[in-house]
Amino acid sequence: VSKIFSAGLDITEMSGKSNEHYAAFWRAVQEMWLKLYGSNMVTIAAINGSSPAGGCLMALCCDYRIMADNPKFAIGLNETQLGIVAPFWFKDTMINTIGNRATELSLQLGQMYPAPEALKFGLVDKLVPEDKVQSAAAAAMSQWLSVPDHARQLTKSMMRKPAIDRLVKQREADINNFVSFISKDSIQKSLQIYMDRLKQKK
Ligand SMILES: CCCCCCC/C=C/C(=O)SCCNC(=O)CCNC(=O)[C@H](O)C(C)(C)COP(=O)(O)OP(=O)(O)OC[C@H]1O[C@@H](n2cnc3c(N)ncnc32)[C@H](O)[C@@H]1OP(=O)(O)O
Repeated sequence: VSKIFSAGLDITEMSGKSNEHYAAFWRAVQEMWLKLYGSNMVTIAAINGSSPAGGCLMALCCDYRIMADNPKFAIGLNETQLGIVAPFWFKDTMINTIGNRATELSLQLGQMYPAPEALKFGLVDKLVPEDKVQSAAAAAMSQWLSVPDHARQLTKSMMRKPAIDRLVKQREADINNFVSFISKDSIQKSLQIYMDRLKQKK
């Protein structure tokens, strides 16, 4: 039985809908990223299964990532495999975690990394046995919370603010870009083929 941390964005929200729907959907995705990546709280991802695309993004928004040590679980920004393109703020989040070259490889190929490889790439910070993910996350949380809060928060903001400001400045343009991209017939076709393939795998 496969285990999933997050299956990413709901593909059905990006297929066969109106442009108004796509715009509202994308605004909500932006909002999620702005809140999570910009949070001044300590955030630890306890990754207990696979985590493609939007799921990987959520994990990358956290301060620290602990993943179950199971090579069947994979994580990555696999958008190109769906025929879609990770937007610049997905890319920035990944660059801030694993660097430019690893991000370029990862994004162009739409790579999903099995847990041991994800650790090697720095996409996750630690692997632990499956039944220890929650307790390891709680231990990491205690360590992070032991740092004086104001100093940790200012440091976090210093590291992340440029990426956040970039999206804030271009929010409407990013929504328009998403709507015009996702509503193209060719992109709708790619998503449909991907969903059909998922169903055939059963
Ligand atoms: C400028 C343009 C910018 C565009 C940017 C867009 C950014 C997009 C980000 C995303 O997150 S796209 C979504 C990426 N997600 C995936 O690729 C995951 C696809 N799913 C899988 O690989 C597998 O389903 C799974 C998550 C590993 C689970 O596998 P399992 O074998 O346990 O279950 P399945 O039988 O495959 O799935 C059950 C059921 O769920 C449906 N489903 C799975 N994932 C999604 C999804 N992301 N959205 C909607 N529906 C999904 C799947 O089709 C099955 O449906 P039914 O057949 O039961 O109806």
